[in-house]
Amino acid sequence: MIGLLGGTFDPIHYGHLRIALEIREALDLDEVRFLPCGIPPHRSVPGADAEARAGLVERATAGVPGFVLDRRELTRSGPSYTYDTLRSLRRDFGPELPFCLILGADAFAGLPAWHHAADLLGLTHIVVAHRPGESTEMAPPLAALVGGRVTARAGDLRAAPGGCVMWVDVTQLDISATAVREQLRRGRDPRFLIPDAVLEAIRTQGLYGRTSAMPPTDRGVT
Ligand SMILES: Nc1ncnc2c1ncn2[C@@H]1O[C@H](COP(=O)(O)OP(=O)(O)OP(=O)(O)O)[C@@H](O)[C@H]1O
Ligand SMILES: O=C(O)c1ccc[n+]([C@@H]2O[C@H](COP(=O)([O-])O)[C@@H](O)[C@H]2O)c1
Repeated sequence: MIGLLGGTFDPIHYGHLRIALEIREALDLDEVRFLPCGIPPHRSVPGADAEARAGLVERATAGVPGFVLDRRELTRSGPSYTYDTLRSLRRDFGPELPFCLILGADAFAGLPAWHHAADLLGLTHIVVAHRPGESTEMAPPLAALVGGRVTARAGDLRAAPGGCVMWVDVTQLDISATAVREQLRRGRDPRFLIPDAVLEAIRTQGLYGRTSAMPPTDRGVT
């Protein structure tokens, strides 16, 4: 069983990495594939180009057991619809392997507006990263889309290639790529929100604005 974490990753941060790790452990996933999107379907143009964002994901995931960078959305033309990605993954992995599409609560809430939304559960399970104690109540369009598919048993995910929705409790770090970009733009130091290797690459490539004004990451105590 494999996990799929798509995102704009503009840039990737510890919020993404933490949910990937915790869901991998909770569901005993063989791997989590990180899928940076080429052209995000439902949002404005990212601050960094697709290759640069994928390069940051590569640095963040390097050497982490079970974390895999999957570049298939980068080379496709048009918006990076998840439906197309799932069909492409099915061609590579076959019809039987259970897929777990990992979504944050905000992405899950927007699911009814996705391309071919009604067909997604025919290709994958959906695992929602859930902040313990937070409501799992769904707005009517979302409930209509996934109602009756919700399970609390990981065994149900293993038993079929797709079709279930499961909430998994994770440590949700209050980090967003927007906030990281804003810190960089203002010349602030976003260390401890993103891996050092990612920050280093951002600085080297001059991504996201005033990065040259930032202190070096290896600055010692003075
Ligand atoms: N801190 C976080 N904790 C849990 N899930 C997250 C967190 N940040 C993002 N996600 C989830 O990771 C996936 C990819 O998110 P995305 O690349 O858009 O990052 P983001 O931080 O939300 O970006 P932005 O601030 O630019 O909107 C989405 O499913 C999103 O819900
Ligand atoms: O397929 C769609 O219509 C669709 C609409 C919105 C978002 N997505 C996917 O959801 C993931 C998270 O999106 P985002 O905008 O939060 O980075 C990313 O992989 C997107 O490609 C997909």
